[in-house]
Amino acid sequence: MNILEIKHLYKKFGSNEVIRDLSLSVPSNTVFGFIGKNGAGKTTTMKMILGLLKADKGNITVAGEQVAYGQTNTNRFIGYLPDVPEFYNFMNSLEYLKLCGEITGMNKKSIVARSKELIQLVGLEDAKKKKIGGFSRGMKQRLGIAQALLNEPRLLICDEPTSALDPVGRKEILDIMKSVKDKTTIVFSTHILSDVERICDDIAILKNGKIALTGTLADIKSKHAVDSLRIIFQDMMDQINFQKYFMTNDTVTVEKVENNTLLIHSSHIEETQSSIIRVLYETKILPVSYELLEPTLESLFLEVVE
Ligand SMILES: Nc1ncnc2c1ncn2[C@@H]1O[C@H](COP(=O)(O)OP(=O)(O)OP(=O)(O)O)[C@@H](O)[C@H]1O
Repeated sequence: MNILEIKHLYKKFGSNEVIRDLSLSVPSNTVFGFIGKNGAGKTTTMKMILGLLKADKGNITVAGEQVAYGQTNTNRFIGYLPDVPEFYNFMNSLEYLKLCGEITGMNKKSIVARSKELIQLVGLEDAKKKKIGGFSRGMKQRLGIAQALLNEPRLLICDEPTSALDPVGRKEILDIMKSVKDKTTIVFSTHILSDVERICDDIAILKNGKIALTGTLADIKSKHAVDSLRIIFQDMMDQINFQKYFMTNDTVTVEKVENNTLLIHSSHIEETQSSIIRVLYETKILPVSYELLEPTLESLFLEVVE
């Protein structure tokens, strides 16, 4: 079953058509990467899923129930971590979680039990009595996730949870997301593609207000990503000679990345390797190194959005 379904969604601000016929399905129990450049409309879409922003047209369902603007019914299924979470700096994390639990109508006993569990899960055990005002960005983001998970949501929506963090902070957040994926579906928006590659099962790439590409990460990479080869030559003469004899076509491009180094991109890598080896043999050029590079999501993303 799909925990989230979006059909033919539209939203404009004045004359700025941000979302234009966006359709999207998020299968249950996945980590779903919602990818797009800055300003692509990720936050706008998330706010419509939460019923915080009115769509001009289209339909959104969460756990099979229709989302209505201004109503919070479907939000009982959702935990939300905004891009810049706001806290009361004078509180400590336990006081903050207690307040959030009370607002959402949880009973006292569950608030205490759940807060304790979550503080441990997000690694704030040692800082649970410390005032939030003294927290680092990473600690605040971890507390934000704890708050979003408080009422055991079926869908956890995180808006750019790792964007402002250093590599250690990012890893901590990704590890937390990975550890809860059996219990909740996670949709997280980002433009950091290495994060997506680390934890996502499924992805959707947002471009020009609609989904340009969606599916499982593995499928997309195997079907769309272009393989690359890096050849480092002994000197510039070898590199120039190689380029003189090596024929490019629609499926093969050559990029000079630095002195004596070429990147060759190809959608038919085996054929291309044969031609490279033939040219190297015929020209008697012996490269310093010859390396097949794994297709990355980054190269695919650039191809889709550029
Ligand atoms: N309330 C608003 N009024 C007018 N324009 C808005 C409003 N909210 C968003 N926009 C515009 O909509 C576009 C998409 O913004 P949005 O914040 O959804 O993008 P995003 O993909 O989340 O970007 P980022 O990665 O920078 O957060 C931007 O051009 C933004 O300026």
